[in-house]
Amino acid sequence: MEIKIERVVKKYGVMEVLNIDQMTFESGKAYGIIGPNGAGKTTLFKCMTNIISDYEGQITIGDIPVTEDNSVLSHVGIVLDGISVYKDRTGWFNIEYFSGLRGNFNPERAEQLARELEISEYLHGKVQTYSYGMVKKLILLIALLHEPKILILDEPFRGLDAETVTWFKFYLKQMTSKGMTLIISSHVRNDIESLCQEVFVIKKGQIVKHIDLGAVTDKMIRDIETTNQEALILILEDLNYYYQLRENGIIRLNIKDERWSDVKSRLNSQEIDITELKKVHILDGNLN
Ligand SMILES: Nc1ncnc2c1ncn2[C@@H]1O[C@H](COP(=O)(O)OP(=O)(O)OP(=O)(O)O)[C@@H](O)[C@H]1O
Repeated sequence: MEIKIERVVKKYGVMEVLNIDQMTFESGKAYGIIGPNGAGKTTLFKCMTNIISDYEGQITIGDIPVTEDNSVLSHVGIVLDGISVYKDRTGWFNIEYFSGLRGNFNPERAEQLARELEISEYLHGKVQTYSYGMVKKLILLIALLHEPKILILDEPFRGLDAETVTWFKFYLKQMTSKGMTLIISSHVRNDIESLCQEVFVIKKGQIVKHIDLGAVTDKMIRDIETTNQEALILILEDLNYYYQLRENGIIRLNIKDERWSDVKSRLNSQEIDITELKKVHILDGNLN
């Protein structure tokens, strides 16, 4: 299912916190939303799910404007930090209550997810006795229960233990391969790189960059300074490696560790000195 955002502007009083001209999220793809604190990521997610509806412009899910017919939201799962559950009730109460609101409670699937998330034994206890991670797992379970066609996750891995993160990433990859649309925000670049094909960078409520990670094969970028730039370029062209000439004679390379060793040994044999100034993840490299 596709989500489209068109000329959406959200203000708090006179302060404009979101101004997005155009954004499309297609079925079966995973999208990362990154940006500094206060950039507008959570506000965007709240607009997409009608938690916020007083904005200009239009957001459609499967061609239906969410503000006009919010029944389309039955296809959407969302995990937001601020989303609350009933803390003086049990985990099971919350699962039954929230899935009852959607009218499709499947107890077998709830039990299976609880086992996978390793929270089965806690679900009969009141939520107020849960740790932060356990509450997060409960919210996740509720979001995943109805097998949403679109899943929106705001910082989903924060507070989860390493095993749950591994299980969850595997689960998300499986679901997107079956056609689910995934939209995820995270301050951990590696999480975004390992899951998403496309990334939107948001600053002060606006998209400042749209990166197609699928178009990039290697995950690391290196900035290199050399005593003999001409010779290095000849080697890179000979080996067919993509490079960029940056300011001050720096060469930016997009190359895997093992290939980089090949290049270095050729440089050594020609007695060309190089200094590796910076080695960064693709996303960091693209944000400069
Ligand atoms: N209820 C509100 N009233 C007034 N301003 C708000 C409200 N909620 C959010 N804002 C403002 O909107 C802007 C965007 O906030 P938002 O929570 O969407 O950012 P974010 O990108 O999710 O940040 P973070 O990475 O810290 O979670 C911020 O300037 C914030 O102060």
